[in-house]
Amino acid sequence: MSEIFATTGTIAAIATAIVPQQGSVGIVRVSGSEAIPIAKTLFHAPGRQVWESHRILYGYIRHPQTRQLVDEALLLIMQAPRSYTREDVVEFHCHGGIMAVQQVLQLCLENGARLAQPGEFTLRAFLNGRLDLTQAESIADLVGARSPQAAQTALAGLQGKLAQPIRQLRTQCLDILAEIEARIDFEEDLPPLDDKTIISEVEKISAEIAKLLATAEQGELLRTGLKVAIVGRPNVGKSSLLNAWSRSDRAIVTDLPGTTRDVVESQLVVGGIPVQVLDTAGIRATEDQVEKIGVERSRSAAQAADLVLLTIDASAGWTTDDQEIYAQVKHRPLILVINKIDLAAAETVQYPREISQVVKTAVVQNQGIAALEAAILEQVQAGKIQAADMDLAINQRQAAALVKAKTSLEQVQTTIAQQLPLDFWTIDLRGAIHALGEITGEEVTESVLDRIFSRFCIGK
Ligand SMILES: Nc1nc2c(c(=O)[nH]1)N(C=O)[C@@H](CNc1ccc(C(=O)N[C@@H](CCC(=O)O)C(=O)O)cc1)CN2
Ligand SMILES: Nc1nc2c(ncn2[C@@H]2O[C@H](COP(=O)(O)OP(=O)(O)OP(=O)(O)O)[C@@H](O)[C@H]2O)c(=O)[nH]1
Ligand SMILES: [Mg+2]
Repeated sequence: MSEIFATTGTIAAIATAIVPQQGSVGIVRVSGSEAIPIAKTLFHAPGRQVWESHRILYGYIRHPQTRQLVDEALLLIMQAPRSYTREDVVEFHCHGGIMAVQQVLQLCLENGARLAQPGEFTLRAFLNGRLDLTQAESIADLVGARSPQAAQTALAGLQGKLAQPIRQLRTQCLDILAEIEARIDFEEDLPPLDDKTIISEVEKISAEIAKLLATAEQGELLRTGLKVAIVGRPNVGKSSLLNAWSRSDRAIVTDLPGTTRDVVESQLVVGGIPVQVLDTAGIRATEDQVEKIGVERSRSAAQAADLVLLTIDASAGWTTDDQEIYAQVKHRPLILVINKIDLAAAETVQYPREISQVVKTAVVQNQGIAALEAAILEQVQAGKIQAADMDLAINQRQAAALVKAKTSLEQVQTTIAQQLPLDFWTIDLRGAIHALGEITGEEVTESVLDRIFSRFCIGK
C-alpha cells in the first residue's frame, strides 16, 4: 500500500460533521489495536459498568495527566472483527459543536493514534474483506447523496446489488476459461470444444454488460445532478422563477431592472435528480461597475451550466436584446421560458423556430413550474428516473472497466471466428476477467484505491 494508506497503526478522526450549524452530538472514532487501550486511558465509567463489545458505557473523558474534565460522554466499544473496519473500534459520543470532539481527538492522537486520512476507515473495511470496492464507492455516494433517489441507489449498491451481477459475470468467464485451458492441457482426453456454445455464452455475457453500461448515464445524473442556469434580460422574472420553483424568498425581487447582482443558488430535486439552480443577473450593457461584474458572472454561469433556461417576458415579445443573449447561449442545451403569460398571450411571441423546447409560465402565480420540470426531464431523457426503482447505477470508473471487459469479449469472438489457436482465446478472456475484477476489487492497483478513497470525507 501507498504511504498515505499505511494499513497498520491506530487511526482516529472526528466522524461527524464540523459545521457552523453545530450538531447536538459529535463522534470521535478510533480503529486499530490501540483503540481499546486509548479508551481505557481517557474514559471513566462510574459504577459497575462492563467493558464489553457492543455495549454503551456512560461516563467522563478526562485528560490522563491533569485529570481535567473534557466531556461527559458515551463510549461505544466494538471488538474485532465485529466492527466497521473489522479491527477494534471505539467511538466517543461527545457533546456537539467543535470543542469537545477536537479535544478528545487531540487526546487520542497524544495517546497512540494518528489522524486518519479521508476514507481510511472504509479502506480498512475493504482491505479486511468486509466490503468490496463497489460497496465502498456506494458509501461515498450515500454520504454525498442530494436526493432521496440517489440515496436509495447508493444503498442498493451497499447491499451488493452491483457487486453480485459483476461477480457472476466474472465467474462465467472463469468457467469458460477453464474449459478452454483444459483443452490446451489435455487435448486428447476430452471431447472437442463446441465453438458455437462458447460464442453464444460470450455473447450472453456481453449483453449483460451492455445492460449494466446503460445505467451509467442515470447513475451520473443521480450522483452529480444537474446545473441549471436561469438567464435573460433584466426584469423578465428570473429571480421570481427561482423563488416560485424553490418555494422560498431566496432571491430579491423588485420591479427595478438590474436587481440581481450576483449568482444566487438553490438546491432542488427534480424527478429524483439533484438540481442546482442558478439565478443570474439580467444581461445588458451597463456602465455600473458592480452590475458589469454581475453580467460577466451570468455569462460564465450560462456556459458552465448543463442546461440554460433562457427567460423572456411575454408582454415585451422577442426583443433584440433577447436575440443577442440567445446568440450567446444557443450552442448550449436550452429551454425557452416565456414568462408573464398573465400579461400577454405566449402565442404572440415571435421566437426563433429552431428552439424546440418552450415552456410558458406566469411564475408570480406559480403557473408553469410543473411544465418546466417536465421539460427538463425530457431534455435529459431521464423521465424514467422518477420511478424510484433505479436500484442499480454504475459510476464512471465502473463503466470504463465494463467497456474494457466488453471490448475484450468482442475480441474473443473475433478470435474464435478466425479459428486462431486456443491460446489466443484465453488471452482476451483473461483481459475481460481482469477488467471485471477491477470493478469489485479482486484485482486492483494501489493508484486506483488511492483515487477512490481519497474522495471520501475525513472520518469515513
Ligand atoms: N455511531 C455510528 N453510527 C453509524 C456508523 C458507525 O460506524 N458508527 N456507520 C458506519 O459507517 C454506519 C453503520 N454501519 C455499520 C456497518 C457495520 C458495522 C459493524 O460493526 N459490522 C460488523 C459486525 C456486525 C455484527 O455485529 O454482526 C461486521 O460486519 O463484521 C457497524 C456499523 C452508520 N451509522
Ligand atoms: N405579471 C407578472 N409579473 C411578473 C412575473 N414574474 C415576475 N414578475 C415581476 O417582474 C418584476 C421583475 O421580477 P424579477 O424576478 O426581479 O426579475 P429578474 O429577471 O430577476 O430581474 P433582474 O434581477 O433585474 O435581472 C417583478 O416586479 C416581478 O414581480 C409574472 O409571471 N407575471
Ligand atoms: Mg433577478
